[in-house]
Amino acid sequence: MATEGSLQGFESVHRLLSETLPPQLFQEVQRVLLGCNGGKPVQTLSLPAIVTESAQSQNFDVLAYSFSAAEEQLRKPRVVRIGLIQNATVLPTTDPYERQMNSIRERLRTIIEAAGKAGVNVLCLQEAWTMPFAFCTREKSWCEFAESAERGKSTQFIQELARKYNMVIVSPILERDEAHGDTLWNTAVIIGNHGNIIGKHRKNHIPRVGDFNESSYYMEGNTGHPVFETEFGKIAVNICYGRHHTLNWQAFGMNGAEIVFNPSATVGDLSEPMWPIEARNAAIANTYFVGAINRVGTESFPNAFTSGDGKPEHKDFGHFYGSSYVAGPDASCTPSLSRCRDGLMVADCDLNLCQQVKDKWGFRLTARYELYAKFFNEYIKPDFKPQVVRDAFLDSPKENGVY
Ligand SMILES: NC(=O)NCCC(=O)O
Repeated sequence: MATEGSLQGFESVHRLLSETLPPQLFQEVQRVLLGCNGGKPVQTLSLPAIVTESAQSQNFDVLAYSFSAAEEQLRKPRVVRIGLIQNATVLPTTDPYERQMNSIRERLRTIIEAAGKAGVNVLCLQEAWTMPFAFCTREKSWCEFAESAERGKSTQFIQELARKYNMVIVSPILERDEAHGDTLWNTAVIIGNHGNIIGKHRKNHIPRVGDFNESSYYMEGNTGHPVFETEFGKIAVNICYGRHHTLNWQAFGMNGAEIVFNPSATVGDLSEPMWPIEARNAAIANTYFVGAINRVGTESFPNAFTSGDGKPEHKDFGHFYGSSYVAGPDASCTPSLSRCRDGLMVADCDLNLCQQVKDKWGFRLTARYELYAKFFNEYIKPDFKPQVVRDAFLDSPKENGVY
């Protein structure tokens, strides 16, 4: 029997292939699909039994991998253990809001505790983890889920766990900005490993596609492309739809990010073919690690809605397909978490790999920033003319000797 969101009973494409292909063929397919790190597939990592037992008894998927780098003479390895959590909401969207929020927090406590026990140094949760992704509805009652980034209950909850496990935690929430007239933002709060707030980043690109009616709630962020320097490395957050914008990824890299998280909420019909490519390509193009996280499950809302696309009214977005993964700067990649269950991905990333790949491929060296700076400067002018060289044959084929 297929569980909702599974591929006829398989939790991911990788698991489908590994369980159905002959082992040797699977090795070849894996090499082509997921690349190599130091000449081998990204290696699996063993986790303490307490973590795997918790995953089993609490029904969440857990995967763990290790990205290595070549040994260097002048620098020690700089291994950071990162974690990604994907999860479904717990209660129906018709339940009282406080109960919904508390139930999500309690579910997250279990998985965050597992990440802590797995020794994760930097953990990222999914986009708007505190609530159902109600932005399809355009109804304003869901704004009640918004909280202060600095003082909200969700921030306090995460601060306690960050302190307990000496873990930096990226907490993406719906923010209510009390200092600016109670406006809303889609914000990632960066909680330091001492429970302190290091800073926050607001989503730069807001979707206006399909049922993603988020622009009814908040506007494009005003925090630029901050990189947060933590005890465990320089991290940044590219929130969901920002992953379609290559310059957004690039700016985080130019500010020095070594790991960029991409907390997301996206559905199969819309984006699944893009999912395994975009974050992975960003890791390659910008020579950093990327952790891509997507929520799981189908969330149904009390009132039907439409999105001006001619589709009949409906009550849900469709299936959020999970499939969170980590991609390395050397084009290697982990298999993804389940399409249908909550999950924790753990990955050891030797940050020395970033500089090694920069030295090898020279993407920064060859980037020609001045060429593009000039081009963009022209492009934004109202009288910009696209640089198109038209084949003269198209206008006067006879004159040019062709009939
Ligand atoms: N949350 C969000 O920005 N989703 C947009 C859909 C997508 O980018 O796949």
